[in-house]
Amino acid sequence: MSTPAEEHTPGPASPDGTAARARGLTKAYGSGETAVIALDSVDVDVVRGRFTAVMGPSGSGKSTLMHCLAGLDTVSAGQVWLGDTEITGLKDRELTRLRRDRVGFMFQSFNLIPTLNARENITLPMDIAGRKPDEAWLDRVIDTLGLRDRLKHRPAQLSGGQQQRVACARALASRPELIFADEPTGNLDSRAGLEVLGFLRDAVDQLGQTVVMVTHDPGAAAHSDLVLFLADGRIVDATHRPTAESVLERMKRFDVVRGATVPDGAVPPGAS
Ligand SMILES: Nc1ncnc2c1ncn2[C@@H]1O[C@H](COP(=O)(O)OP(=O)(O)OP(=O)(O)O)[C@@H](O)[C@H]1O
Repeated sequence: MSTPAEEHTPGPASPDGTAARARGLTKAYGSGETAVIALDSVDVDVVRGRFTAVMGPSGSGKSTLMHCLAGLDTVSAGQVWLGDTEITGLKDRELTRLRRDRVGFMFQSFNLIPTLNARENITLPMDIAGRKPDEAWLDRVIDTLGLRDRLKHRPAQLSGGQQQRVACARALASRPELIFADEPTGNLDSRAGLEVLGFLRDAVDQLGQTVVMVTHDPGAAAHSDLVLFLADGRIVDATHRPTAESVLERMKRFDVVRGATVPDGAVPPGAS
């Protein structure tokens, strides 16, 4: 399971099975009196082959954490590794190549190209990189996602859920070490959302992928193996094998902790 790191242990090597890790990850926007500390010395391990959800109130730093772990944003302090590669300090070109080769992304807006059909959209990142898809892997992804009979369709000829499945297949196509999904069900009705969550789950269980998903939805988080809770730029708690009820319960307790009145004993275990 992925867990918030037990203690701050700066240093290079990532332990086996860690798809991404951060130590002392700090991100500040702006400077001086107007500075916003979006991430405040976060330690986190994302273990391979697991589905991790990141939750927390609006502005708690979820997207910033994802962007910093994915090398989409620079950090103010601390270190981030993707696998064994420390990405903090990499030059832009190296970072772009590493992202392209080792990370898959799914966003709320599917970002599909309207003039390309489903298959062309799925292989586009590899086409741009001049890489040939592994056809056996691609077949597995397409079948797992149930897209076989939709490959010739353009995005406008697909439902929202099908479009998100194409976006999911695109993220999986190059067999990345890590997939980041930012509110992947945000624009979908509940049935299509459930479908996409099921496919992300299958990607982990059947294809051995690693997924990190940012979500506001306890029902979506319940599909993960582990939920990390962020508040004010810190990881304040984690729930293993979550259910929608346990996540909701945990969120309510944060509201108590964040509110002015904190009853004795109400601080969640592990919260700092
Ligand atoms: N480019 C930016 N410039 C200045 N402040 C920023 C920038 N991006 C994010 N922030 C601030 O950093 C903090 C964390 O933002 P972030 O988007 O990571 O939160 P979030 O938990 O993903 O929020 P939401 O759930 O609303 O998407 C917020 O206070 C936000 O206002």
